[in-house]
Amino acid sequence: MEKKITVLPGDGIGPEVVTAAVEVLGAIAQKYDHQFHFAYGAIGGVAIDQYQDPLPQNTISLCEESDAILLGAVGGPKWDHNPADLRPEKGLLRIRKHFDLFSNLRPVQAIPSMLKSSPLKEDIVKDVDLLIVRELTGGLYFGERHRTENEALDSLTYTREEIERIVDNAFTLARLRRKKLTSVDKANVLDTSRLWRDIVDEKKAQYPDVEVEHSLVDSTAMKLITAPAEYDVIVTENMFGDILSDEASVITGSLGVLPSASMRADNFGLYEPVHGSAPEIAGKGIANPAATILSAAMMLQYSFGLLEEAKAIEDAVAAVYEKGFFTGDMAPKGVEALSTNDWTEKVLHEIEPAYVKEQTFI
Ligand SMILES: NC(=O)C1=CN([C@@H]2O[C@H](COP(=O)(O)OP(=O)(O)OC[C@H]3O[C@@H](n4cnc5c(N)ncnc54)[C@H](O)[C@@H]3O)[C@@H](O)[C@H]2O)C=CC1
Ligand SMILES: CC(C)CC(=O)C(=O)O
Ligand SMILES: [Mg+2]
Repeated sequence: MEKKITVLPGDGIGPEVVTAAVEVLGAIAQKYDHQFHFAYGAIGGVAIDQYQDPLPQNTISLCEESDAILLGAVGGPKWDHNPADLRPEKGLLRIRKHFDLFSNLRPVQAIPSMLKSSPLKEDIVKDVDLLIVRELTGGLYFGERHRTENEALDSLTYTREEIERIVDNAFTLARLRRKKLTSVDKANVLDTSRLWRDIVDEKKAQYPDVEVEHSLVDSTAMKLITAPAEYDVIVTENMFGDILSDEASVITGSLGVLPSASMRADNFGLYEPVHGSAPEIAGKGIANPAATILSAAMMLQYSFGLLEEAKAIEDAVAAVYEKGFFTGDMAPKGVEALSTNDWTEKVLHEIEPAYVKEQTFI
């Protein structure tokens, strides 16, 4: 198979973790005889510095010509006081909107060898296998805004169409899994949530084989930590999904292992870790690349239909953890932490021992 992948490393640890994921895709290409062509573009803070725009037109054009996008992360203190439209995060929001990437899939699985990295008790996390389906192009992050010296407004709007398509998507995914859907909202307060809840109830009849429950976001935040194994698919709006998915990283022990896929209806997708640019560890070579490597596996699965290859990456990551190799964010007490580079080498070796690296690690 021949595919074009646009790579947007971004800021902070973005370039470090993306380099690792590109190497892993290189190893997969070699092992399974595929051709992946990588084109690099600027987004976020680096794009502001170079083009005075967090999402320049040449980056959009590159992405439009490609089959999928791999992204690191954006943001950092250097740009924190920029005006709203010149903030790195604006580039990320704009690319999601431009490509209509309305469905953000964030799986959370407890790999047995990771259990000791979780601060939660082993019997709470051991059977966790859940999928957060987060609406990604509506809600608060895209609402009308306004700011003066003494007043600020962020508005939360959802249309029926926006809710229907993400709810349909979540029901369909639940059908392919354990057939349980938890719709998370704040319907005791918000009208957008009441509309959301009504639409989930209307849709139920089309998916009679799926068990549905409604859950308020505040108590869901608690249950996600006390009983995470009870969840299968969680569907929720943009900001609630953003917050709950970072919270879910406590289950696996680090944000550094949670991948995500941001999908359009035709399976074009942008693949990125759940985490941000972690500026305090950037440039030290210690970031955990697992989340971005597993996001690349999601790319193979969801955009290219390469299921065996995706599984080869997931198995390699699990095997490296099983053998007791960890980066600093995950290493149990007394276990020496590996660098980003050395940990990635272990994954490459699991996939294809004969693979010769193409890139110089950053
Ligand atoms: N998708 C994106 O590009 C996102 C960007 N951001 C931006 O990132 C910057 C930092 O935000 P934070 O709130 O600190 O969130 P963050 O996700 O960057 O970091 C949170 C914590 O997790 C650790 N961490 C994250 N990824 C890691 C990895 N791969 N390996 C080891 N440790 C890791 C960090 O060191 C930090 O302690 C901000 O500018 C923020 O706007 C935040 C979230 C998402
Ligand atoms: C720009 C933010 C919404 C990024 C973020 O935190 C996320 O998508 O998880
Ligand atoms: Mg987030």
